[in-house]
Amino acid sequence: MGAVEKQAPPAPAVSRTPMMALLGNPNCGKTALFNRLTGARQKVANYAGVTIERKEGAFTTSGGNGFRVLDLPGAYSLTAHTPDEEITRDVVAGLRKGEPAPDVVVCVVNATNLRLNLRLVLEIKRLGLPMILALNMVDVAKKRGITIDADRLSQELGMPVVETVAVQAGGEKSLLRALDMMWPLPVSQPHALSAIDAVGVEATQREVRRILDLVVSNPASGEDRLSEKVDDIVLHPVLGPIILAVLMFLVFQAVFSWANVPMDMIKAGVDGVGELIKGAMADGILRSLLVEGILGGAGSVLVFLPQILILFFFILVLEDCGYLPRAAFLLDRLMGGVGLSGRAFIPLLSSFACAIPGVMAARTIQNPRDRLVTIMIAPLMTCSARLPVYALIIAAFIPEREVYGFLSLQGLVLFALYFAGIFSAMAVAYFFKRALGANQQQPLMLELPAYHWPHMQNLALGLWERCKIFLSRVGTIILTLMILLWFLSSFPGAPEGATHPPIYYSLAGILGRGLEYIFAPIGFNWQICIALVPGLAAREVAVGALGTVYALSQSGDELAQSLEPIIAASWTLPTALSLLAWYVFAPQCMSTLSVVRRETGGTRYALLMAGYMFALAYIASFLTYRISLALIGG
Ligand SMILES: Nc1nc2c(ncn2[C@@H]2O[C@H](COP(=O)(O)OP(=O)(O)OP(=O)(O)O)[C@@H](O)[C@H]2O)c(=O)[nH]1
Ligand SMILES: [Mg+2]
Repeated sequence: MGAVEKQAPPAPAVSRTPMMALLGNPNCGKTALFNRLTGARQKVANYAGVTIERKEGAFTTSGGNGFRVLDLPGAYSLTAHTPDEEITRDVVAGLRKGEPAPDVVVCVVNATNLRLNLRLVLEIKRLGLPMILALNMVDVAKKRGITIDADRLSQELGMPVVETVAVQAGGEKSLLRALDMMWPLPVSQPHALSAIDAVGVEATQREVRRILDLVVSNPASGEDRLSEKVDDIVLHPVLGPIILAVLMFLVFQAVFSWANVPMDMIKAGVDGVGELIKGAMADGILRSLLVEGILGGAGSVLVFLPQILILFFFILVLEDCGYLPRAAFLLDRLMGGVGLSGRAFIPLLSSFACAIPGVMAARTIQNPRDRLVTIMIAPLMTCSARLPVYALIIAAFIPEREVYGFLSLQGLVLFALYFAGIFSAMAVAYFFKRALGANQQQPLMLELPAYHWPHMQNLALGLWERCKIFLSRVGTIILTLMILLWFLSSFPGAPEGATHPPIYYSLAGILGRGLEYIFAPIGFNWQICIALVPGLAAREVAVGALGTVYALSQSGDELAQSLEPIIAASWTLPTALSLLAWYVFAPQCMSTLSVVRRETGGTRYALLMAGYMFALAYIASFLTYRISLALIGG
């Protein structure tokens, strides 16, 4: 036969750019490390379950070796319980179609809580992939006097162990060096997942304890003492809810009282540009497009940037310091009462920014029914796109008065609107749980992270992100729709001997007057009806649309006025209240509905959502309009 004996060649090295996966328990700093390595700006926050999808980036080590890197959702174990944990498990085990397993796994652990974190490390190790342990948050550990013998840990685990501080410049250096030492990475395949289950939980725990005894020395019970002291007050059954309520109050007060100066500046800027254009151009179509269409539309939305930033400043501070999971803890009773799991808190909280990340964050919920109900009510949480609508109407109709000498009435009304959203979400959840059949309430298994001071850099980046999102909406979708609306509102022109402003006879005017038949019973005039239609694409577009519609309805000198005094003069209070009620409930956002469709795997629930929200909106507006009409007159 002449078979030739060949020597086994050395394990071949990975030839393409190797993939490194960041893995670890929730809230241990994977995303912070990912951002530090790649310069990306993924969302980082001090609670578990922030990352819900895989995110890819790339970086080069100091030794010049290129890596691709994956940020993954946090997991407590590789036996996945929730859709986001499944993503993590499938990625590391190489079970995702078209995606090979990572070439190296960096397991990130919270150095102040090795006891909880090591179990996952041991599980991942059984996959047999090249692995590095990143002891993250060593800065906090050192402050608390916890010492970890990294060399010994490395010996015990049989893998390189590096210390990292993901929130400090240079805090990733040791990891980069360790990656260079591993170069070139050998080609490797993960063992089957069954290798993990083969070892019992008991045995793993015993191993964790053994290693901990060898490498960690804790100061005598000094663990988390400050956090515990703060929690004694913040989680106190009586004081806790009071503190939460006071905090929320202050936030909404600030949204109105701090924003005046910057809002006036933006308003003055927009008006100034308008005057400039009017001075420089003769009256005509182009001037109308620029002044009434673009400035009147997009400019009237831009004014609300300061209020959005103030709101997010508070949310980001509370998020980064670790207060938010405490709020979840305090609200758990309330949520449990309507049959929601405590896990629903974070998706619902995200929905205050925008329902889309909220709906996606529902992936962290284990029970499919709970998840569905959480998705269904997420859009009832007041998203930031509603803020311009609320703020406009409040500023126009609610007097700038103090209640009890220190609370602004406008802030109180805004608080009430947010509360109305939360309250109705709870009511709808209760209803859905009944309809779907109740299941056992699951206790809230929420890890309370240690408090820390907000990182200024995190805060600044977070605000910058919000600013960019808002400005790009104004510059893209809002601007486009405003131009389109201006066309529809300007053509065809007014007929001979017209008694109304030309917009009344335009295409948009005809549409608005048609819709008025449906909306007159809830107090909307045809101008509002016009604004509702483009407002379906994104809520704050309605404000811009009102800006354009009213700019085109005015004549001569009135044109220079901003939207707020115009609507104050032309709407009745019942109409204003009715529109506020409409915006609490109406599903005025196509993108949310399409994400719901994607996340629930079909149009059914998206349609159900649109249906129930429109119905609620109409009923709420009808009642608001009729009752306030009866009480205060038109
Ligand atoms: N002091 C300190 N804080 C850190 C460090 N790494 C992360 N943090 C903070 O820890 C919190 C959690 O960080 P993330 O990066 O969001 O954690 P994650 O592991 O991605 O969390 P999930 O996506 O929820 O699984 C944030 O508030 C970070 O600012 C560190 O090394 N030192
Ligand atoms: Mg993350």
